[in-house]
Amino acid sequence: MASPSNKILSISDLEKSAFRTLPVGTREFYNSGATNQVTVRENISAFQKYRLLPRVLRDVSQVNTTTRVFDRDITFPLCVSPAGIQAMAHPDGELATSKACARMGVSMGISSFANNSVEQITAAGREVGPIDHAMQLYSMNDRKKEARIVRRAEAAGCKAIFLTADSPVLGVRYNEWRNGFQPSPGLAYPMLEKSSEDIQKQSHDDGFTSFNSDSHSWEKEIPWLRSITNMEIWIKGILSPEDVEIAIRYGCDGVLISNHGGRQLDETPATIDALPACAQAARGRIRIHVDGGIRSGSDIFKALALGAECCWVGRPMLWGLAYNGEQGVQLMLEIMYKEFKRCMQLAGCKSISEISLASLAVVRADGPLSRL
Ligand SMILES: Cc1cc2nc3c(=O)[nH]c(=O)nc-3n(C[C@H](O)[C@H](O)[C@H](O)COP(=O)(O)O)c2cc1C
Ligand SMILES: O=C(O)C(=O)c1ccccc1
Repeated sequence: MASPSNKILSISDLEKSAFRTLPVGTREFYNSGATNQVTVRENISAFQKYRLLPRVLRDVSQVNTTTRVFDRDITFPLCVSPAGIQAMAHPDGELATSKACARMGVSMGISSFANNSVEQITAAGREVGPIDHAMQLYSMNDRKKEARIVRRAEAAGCKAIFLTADSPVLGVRYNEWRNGFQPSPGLAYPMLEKSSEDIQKQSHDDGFTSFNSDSHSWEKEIPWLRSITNMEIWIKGILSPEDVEIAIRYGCDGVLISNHGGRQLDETPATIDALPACAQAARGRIRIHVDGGIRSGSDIFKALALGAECCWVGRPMLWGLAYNGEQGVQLMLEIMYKEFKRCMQLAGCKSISEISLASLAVVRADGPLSRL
């Protein structure tokens, strides 16, 4: 039985619990990032530059936290990012994540490195309730295999392709290399058509080489994708307003402002810092979502105030899975939902559309509060 001291109340409690239970190699694969971990840390710390400026005496007895993603109202503006190898956190892996997302009424991204197939993952979620999925994709040397992933995702009812644009090669992963990280024996990557034997035969790093393809470019990838699918096309891993412009020019439906949780190029800006210029460049012409370092309801609130329509989380889902499978991911989403709703109420916002730059301020080193 949980005693008050080990009760899970916050995302940090979940993180600590996962830290205690996961073997070191898995834990470092999940938690760490590239090179010197500068961006991993800054994705979190950058949120503290912003302060909440509440408006008071507004009737917040009824707040509406819902927002629209992929033509569906989701419970609140938080979805679960595509993260690979979830079966190392819990044997149910992505099936548990899909069910928890469906129960909580939010969308889920499915990694190409999922240990379950898109057909199994979407079906598991729909057993519980209505849910939308996005299929994460890399540009691959093997175009036929890439097309098979896209077709399977579309047939399974996925609403969008998330083309991961920040990963032509794997980042510099000292921790993974030091630990000789390998997925557990027995785990497969069904979407990449890799059996557990295939995976154990090569290093984790080598498993990535097929993505450094000559099709990794706007002009070769996007028109081709558009020609083979009717799903929405989103670019995952954009940090610059120039790339937002290009995504608009290529007719993409959305961008996920992301630095891959600090796991690819280290010393990129925190996503919350890259977001405002990207949102301004978009001027409503393309959807702008963000992930990286979102750990509380006030983090979601700040990201919305700075121009995102919706946030996504990676590691908190893995910590939830490690804590208690489907119920652990549900607990993670419940914590975030309750914190976000209460943040809206305390800040005086009745609906998502009332969250704006006016809700934030920054405290400058020399004193006065600056409005954004
Ligand atoms: C263990 C792990 C595996 C990941 N695998 C993928 C992946 O297969 N494809 C992808 O596009 N992003 C992947 N990501 C990045 C996430 O989609 C997301 O961008 C990132 O986790 C967000 O940051 P956060 O963990 O701070 O919330 C992975 C992240 C983690 C932590
Ligand atoms: O670790 C990652 O960030 C990632 O994208 C990945 C790479 C290989 C296998 C699984 C996930």
